[in-house]
Amino acid sequence: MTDQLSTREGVRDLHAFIAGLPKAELHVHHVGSASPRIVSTLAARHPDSQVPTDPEALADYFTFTDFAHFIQVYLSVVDLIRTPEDVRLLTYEVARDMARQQVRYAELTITPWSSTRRGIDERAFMDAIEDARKAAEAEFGVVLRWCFDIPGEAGLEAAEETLRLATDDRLRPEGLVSFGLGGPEIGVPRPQFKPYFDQAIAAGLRSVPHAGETTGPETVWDALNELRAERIGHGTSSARDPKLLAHLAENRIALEVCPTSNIATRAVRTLDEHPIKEFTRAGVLVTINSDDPPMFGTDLNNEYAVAARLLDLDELGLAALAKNAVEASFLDPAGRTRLTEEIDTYASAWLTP
Ligand SMILES: Nc1ncnc2c1ncn2[C@@H]1O[C@H](CCC(=O)c2cccc(C(=O)O)c2)[C@@H](O)[C@H]1O
Ligand SMILES: [Zn+2]
Repeated sequence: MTDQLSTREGVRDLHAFIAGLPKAELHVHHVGSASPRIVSTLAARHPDSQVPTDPEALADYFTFTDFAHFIQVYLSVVDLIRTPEDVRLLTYEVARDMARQQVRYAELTITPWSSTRRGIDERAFMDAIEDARKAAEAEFGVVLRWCFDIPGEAGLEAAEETLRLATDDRLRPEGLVSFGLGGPEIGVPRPQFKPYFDQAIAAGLRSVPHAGETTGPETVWDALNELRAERIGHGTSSARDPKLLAHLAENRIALEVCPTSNIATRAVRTLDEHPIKEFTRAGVLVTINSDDPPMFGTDLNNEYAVAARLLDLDELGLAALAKNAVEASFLDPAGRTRLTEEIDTYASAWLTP
């Protein structure tokens, strides 16, 4: 940041710039985006749940001791989604929250297996997300696309089922663009999922597994070599392997960086120790994302503000980050051009006195 921008006024201006900046988000989970407002509505529908409804109690509830604890709490929120109407409400309200932050395009990671195994009819599930997607685009101007992910810890049966839900022509939703892999990495080696990714890719889906969030760079190599990843979810530990950084940079394989998430799940100790600067220094295509924003007490705008501080960015640097997400997205070429131009127009207007 320049001297002027490091003044309090400058920082405030930068926040205002971020708030109005048109953005794309590539790494954000469906259930993990349930705001206190949405959680309260769902909890009121299902009063037997143990999830607190009071916002202050929720903040405590969303304080995690480690990654395993995070997944445990995450699954208690998954348990609040019991009917197709819950699925629709969650999806539609998440889009409303995105629109408030000037998010124009988002690839939302959904774990359909978690819902179908809880008894939600698979056809009704697909209809609910698609109905919400269309309404969100018409009413909020947010274009949503889906990434269906395998919950890794649940094993190959969940992988098989996720693949079926993603590729069966009678079920596959129109908005589906990619296939992912989430959950814990420790004790869940990536190569076992190769056959499922091969089939998903053959069916036209893009490969975007989480890797290197809680384990080392070898997991990122596995995601690239075995799962043919086109982007990496987190990829935090890539910083420990210069050859890997060079490979990511050379092949324009983007990292979906989620700084606050990495602190909340204790994957990284402090924000100042976050390797994002090493990524950009190595020429890696960095995108900024919020992962599970209300659970981590953040939102996409705050993640851009964090990135501005860690990378010492001004308005043009922030606009460049926003354009990285468009470049790494699975938007069609016309949509990509439109959003890139919108970002440029916004930045020029802001910077013109
Ligand atoms: N930062 C994250 N990093 C990784 N993943 C994250 C992150 N945030 C959210 N997730 C989500 O958590 C899910 C994992 C859920 C899971 O493993 C599981 C295991 C056993 C039973 C069930 C069930 O539903 O009964 C689910 C992933 O699929 C992913 O979409
Ligand atoms: Zn994630």
